[in-house]
Amino acid sequence: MLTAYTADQVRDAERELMARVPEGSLMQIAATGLAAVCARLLPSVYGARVALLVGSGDNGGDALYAGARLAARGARVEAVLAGSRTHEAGLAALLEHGGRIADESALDAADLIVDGLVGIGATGALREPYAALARRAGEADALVVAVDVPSGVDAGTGEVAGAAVRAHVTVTMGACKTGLLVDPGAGFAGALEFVDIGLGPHLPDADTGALTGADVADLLPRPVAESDKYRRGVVGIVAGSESYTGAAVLAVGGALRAGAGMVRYAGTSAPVAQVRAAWPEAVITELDGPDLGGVGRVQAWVLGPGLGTGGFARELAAQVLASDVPVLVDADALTLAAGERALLRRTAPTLITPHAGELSRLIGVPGARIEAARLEHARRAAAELGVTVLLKGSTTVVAEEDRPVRVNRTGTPWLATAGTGDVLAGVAGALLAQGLSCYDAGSCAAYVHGVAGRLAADGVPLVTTDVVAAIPEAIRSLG
Ligand SMILES: NC(=O)C1=CN([C@@H]2O[C@H](COP(=O)(O)OP(=O)(O)OC[C@H]3O[C@@H](n4cnc5c(N)ncnc54)[C@H](OP(=O)(O)O)[C@@H]3O)[C@@H](O)[C@H]2O)[C@@H](O)CC1
Ligand SMILES: Nc1ncnc2c1ncn2[C@@H]1O[C@H](COP(=O)(O)OP(=O)(O)O)[C@@H](O)[C@H]1O
Ligand SMILES: [K+]
Repeated sequence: MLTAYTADQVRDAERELMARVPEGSLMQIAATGLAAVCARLLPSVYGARVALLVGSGDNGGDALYAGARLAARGARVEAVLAGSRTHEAGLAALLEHGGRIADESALDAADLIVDGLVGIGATGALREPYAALARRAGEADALVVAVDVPSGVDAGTGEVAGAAVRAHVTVTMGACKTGLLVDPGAGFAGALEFVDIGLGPHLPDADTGALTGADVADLLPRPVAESDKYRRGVVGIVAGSESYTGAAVLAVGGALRAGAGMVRYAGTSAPVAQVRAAWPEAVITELDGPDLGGVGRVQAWVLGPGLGTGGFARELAAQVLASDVPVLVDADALTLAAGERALLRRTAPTLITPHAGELSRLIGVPGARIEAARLEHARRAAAELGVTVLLKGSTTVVAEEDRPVRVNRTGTPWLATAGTGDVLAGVAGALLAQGLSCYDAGSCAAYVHGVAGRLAADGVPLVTTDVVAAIPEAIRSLG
């Protein structure tokens, strides 16, 4: 599990640690690690042109000391001093090893730019001249390495309020920051490198976490000798309609591929015909009216993809949500719930899987604001609605009250195509039926779905059925 922390959490931990170690030693460890990453990225340190963007705080100090180390190895290091003050000892070290102070044109000729404008001490959008320097760094041909966080990205949330440095690599000190994992910030961070400064014992419970492949492999249920199809988990799927048949096929496919012992599908004649043709494994109930009485027992439900929002759909939704088993609520069922919040008031666990537009209707916040501050709104929805929230999009996050938000690090923008959410719903529903909690089912499903998306796309456009087909390989790849 990768864990991440807010700026305040890291600052408090640093304060505790600093009280026990010689002054300045943490910065030396940080700068040594930073210089080592920079050296690895350069074909040759000797003769390389390195430009340092230096702000007024300790983030700039890290950059200056790292620059001094690179200068000592023969790099031509130039520092662009952006702040009203500069870390004096760091600057002295740089000058002593042959570095020099330069103006911003140093960025244009650099092989490597080190962004030490601001780190966890930043507040609000970057001010001038920092913002202009961040933009200029983005226009340069150089590799860009951010110190601790890309300047302009909020370390605690990933929000980007104005200009920000777009880094190829971010070298983060002491602990990963939440803002490096969540878009839009994650998109500015590039590859993450971690420098251990001994903060571990001083850190509180994590703010956010990201599952690794090994974590998901441990959490995914595997059949044992005594397993039978019922004990492996039966998932009921109420999805699709006369107008939207594909959603049913995709959700059933996701659930079957994610290892449900049995998938029971209930729908009207058109989606039933499609599901029957695509998935002979599915156990099907064709509905004449809005009554799920004949479907049989299930351990979890998936409700909503392509279901429609009329009276028939509302009746089915009410029956599913009145059940005493976990329910995954997606798509049209979320629209129904937005108009009738009481539908979500249940005693059994509920996992909702909105994209920003659907969450917007549920909590009355514009979609663009949700996209800009995904963590805040996923947390808020979980608290307000008393459910587990899987917020889809560029960074999928899973929020549940009193638990660190799980941030998904797999996936690809190629997944932004119709129907992929239906597959995700099927996968997560199958995991719920197999006994995983909403929190684990949601985060494992997002992980596997993201890997399947990457395998299916592999640099070219995918179609949603490719994602379903790639699920077995995605699960195999977990190790
Ligand atoms: N503590 C430790 O042991 C270790 C710390 N480490 C390192 O220190 C970093 C934290 O250093 P920090 O606390 O000095 O803050 P930092 O991020 O450099 O910037 C703060 C200054 O920036 C300015 N400023 C703020 N907002 C701004 C804005 N929007 N736009 C423009 N300017 C803005 C403001 O300056 P002012 O405006 O007052 O001139 C403020 O004073 C941390 O990220 C890590 O890299 C590592 O070495 C490990 C050991
Ligand atoms: N920019 C993006 N980057 C990565 N994944 C994305 C992006 N946009 C959408 N996705 C993923 O694609 C899927 C789309 O689901 P959804 O919005 O429900 O679409 P649909 O209703 O057509 O199935 C989700 O898993 C979502 O996380
Ligand atoms: K920085």
